[in-house]
Amino acid sequence: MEEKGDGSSGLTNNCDLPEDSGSLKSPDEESSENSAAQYNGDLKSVLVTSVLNLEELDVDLYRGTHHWVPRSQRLFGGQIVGQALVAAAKSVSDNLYAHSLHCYFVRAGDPKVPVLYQVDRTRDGRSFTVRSVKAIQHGQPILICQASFHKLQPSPLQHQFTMPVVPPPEDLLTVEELIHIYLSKPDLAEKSKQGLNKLLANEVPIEIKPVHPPHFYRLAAADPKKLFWVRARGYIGEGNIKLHCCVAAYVSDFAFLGTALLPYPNYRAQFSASLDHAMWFHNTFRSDEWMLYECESPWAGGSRGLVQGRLWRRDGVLAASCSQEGVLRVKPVTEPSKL
Ligand SMILES: CC(C)(COP(=O)(O)OP(=O)(O)OC[C@H]1O[C@@H](n2cnc3c(N)ncnc32)[C@H](O)[C@@H]1OP(=O)(O)O)[C@@H](O)C(=O)NCCC(=O)NCCSC(=O)CCCC(=O)O
Repeated sequence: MEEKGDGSSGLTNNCDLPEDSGSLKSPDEESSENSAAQYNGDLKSVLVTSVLNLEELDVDLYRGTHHWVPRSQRLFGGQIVGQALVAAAKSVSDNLYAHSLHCYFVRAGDPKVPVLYQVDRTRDGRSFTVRSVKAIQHGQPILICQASFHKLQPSPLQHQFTMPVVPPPEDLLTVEELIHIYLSKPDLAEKSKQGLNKLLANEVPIEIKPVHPPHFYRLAAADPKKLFWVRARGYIGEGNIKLHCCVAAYVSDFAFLGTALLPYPNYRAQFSASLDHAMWFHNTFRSDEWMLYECESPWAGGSRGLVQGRLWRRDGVLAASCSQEGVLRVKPVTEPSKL
């Protein structure tokens, strides 16, 4: 997401955007969530029913529309990547699964018009199949993406890092719950209140529970690392592995680049936008079930920052890895703390 110096950008650098949650939920209520029974079949994930449900215009040509548009008023990168992967996946056979994608965001997406996705069937090999997708608006590419698909091929070579030990999602608060707590502080400045209420009004189709709750107006420098539980809102269900990869592509860009800003509480992002996004899918997973997103930034410099992430299934299996570089132009914070 692009950040402009509007006085509230600290809200999104360090934490994660919520949608209006209404009332707070108990851990017991939380633990029974995401069962088809609880949703009575009508609370389907809007990510799947709307954002990733592309309209077919012609052979290998699709149109995607938007659900949530960030405050920056440029399209959310995760949406464009997720839709590009949906378009690519439509042209490969059912026994092939996305194992990686590599994208460049070459122009800001315009939220006022839909996006066209043009798929080029670059190669169909015996084991691997490659697709190139161009996302187009106003006749020009906004994203170029290569996605590669692979047949399931078992191997005795198997290893992965170990998932960090963190509290389970049932023991943590959602971003909305945290915002309600901040809003209840009696000495909160009016400007801060407005910023927090704006965040609550967002209709982001994913849910987030930070492991280390963020300071919305942060004061202390922190290591460029963050951990949060994340899942698509609503029910998607088992089955379509390809679809869960597309949802994960959407989710993985969320609050990712902000990791690089954590060591710099005295600077605010004046302009930030992701330049590229890469993903590798390792194992099957359900994107409507809690996954731990472990994000870190090994480097920042020259007005850019690099972030890397791992998406863990809650049973400790590494589901996917992600990588992104973004442009980060900052200015010193001059205002005193609002809390
Ligand atoms: C990255 C750019 C902007 C690069 O294009 P460009 O023509 O080279 O543009 P630019 O020269 O960088 O200008 C952009 C802007 O930066 C300004 N600028 C330029 N140089 C400086 C400087 N030294 N100091 C301060 N400001 C500078 C320019 O004046 C431009 O500002 P402006 O847009 O005119 O207000 C472009 O390719 C682009 O817009 N690509 C698309 C990026 C994108 O939309 N990514 C996906 C959305 S970001 C996202 O979704 C991440 C969400 C993360 C989260 O939620 O945490």
